[in-house]
Amino acid sequence: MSIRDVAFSYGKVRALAGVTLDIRAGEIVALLGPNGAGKSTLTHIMLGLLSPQAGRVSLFGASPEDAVAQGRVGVMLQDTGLMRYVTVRELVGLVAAQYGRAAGTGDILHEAGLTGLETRRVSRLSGGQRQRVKFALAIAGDPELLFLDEPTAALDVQARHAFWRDILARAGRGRTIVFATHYIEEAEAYANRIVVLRDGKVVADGPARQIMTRVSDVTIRFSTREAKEEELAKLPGIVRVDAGGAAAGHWELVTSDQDATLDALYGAGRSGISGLEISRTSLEDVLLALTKETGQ
Ligand SMILES: Nc1ncnc2c1ncn2[C@@H]1O[C@H](COP(=O)(O)OP(=O)(O)OP(=O)(O)O)[C@@H](O)[C@H]1O
Repeated sequence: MSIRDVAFSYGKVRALAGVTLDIRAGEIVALLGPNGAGKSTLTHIMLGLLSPQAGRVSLFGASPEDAVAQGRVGVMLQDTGLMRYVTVRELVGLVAAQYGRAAGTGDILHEAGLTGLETRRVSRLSGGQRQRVKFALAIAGDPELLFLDEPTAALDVQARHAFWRDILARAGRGRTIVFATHYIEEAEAYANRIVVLRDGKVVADGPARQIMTRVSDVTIRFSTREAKEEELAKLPGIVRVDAGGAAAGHWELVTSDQDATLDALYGAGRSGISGLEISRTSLEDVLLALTKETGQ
């Protein structure tokens, strides 16, 4: 899949401001970004539901509309409704039949974690069970490219694990998966590539490890009754002082220069520092840093 310089505005609201991405077969790509960053707009463009106002998109060398019409693309969007008065098996079987896979309906139901719910009417399903039906419909044609918007929202822990097992197996068969999510830990654990959008632009693109090395900040936690916030804020390398637990003498410092900060912290002759903990910045912190420099 290739996306070149794609731009899109809703009237005066610029949702995408020149996005370029190449996604290869077998990749699991997580689209991350704050609310309004442009993830849904980009997904809609990749599916041919919106046309880019500038730039080009091609899936399997064709337009998104053609690739979708050829049954090569599966999709699970947040706001799609489902037929309510049919059973789970009838609905999934109907869609599987359109792809010539009616005989595989049982397997599809199994893969989507719907075994035991086959004869239940869709209107009687719980939120998480409906989500699994949407997934079943998305995979009914065993698509080469699968788009998932917040796929695990509403799924319980067990269903999440089963879902990701299925996704990893699919990618292992050369299927491509693109998913938008706000669950950073899922992106980190299962995507082999993370694309971060901010204000309609790609601000990071690569494996989680690579994105994390862009920020070398470290968090230092300790307890002391002798420190003052103004003093700590002046230590070398300090990015942020969190005085959240200061009443109890707990401090959290984020520094870009761990050695200099620790030298100064201890070198000032300060005693009574206890419970020192140093941790690498999490992917969540990195994403916050990457996406915070806007007013949105
Ligand atoms: N139909 C619309 N009309 C006008 N503006 C829109 C429309 N849809 C989206 N926008 C605006 O376009 C921008 C990008 O929205 P988009 O839905 O693509 O973001 P997102 O990253 O998917 O957000 P979220 O995480 O909240 O789902 C936002 O500023 C949004 O308000």
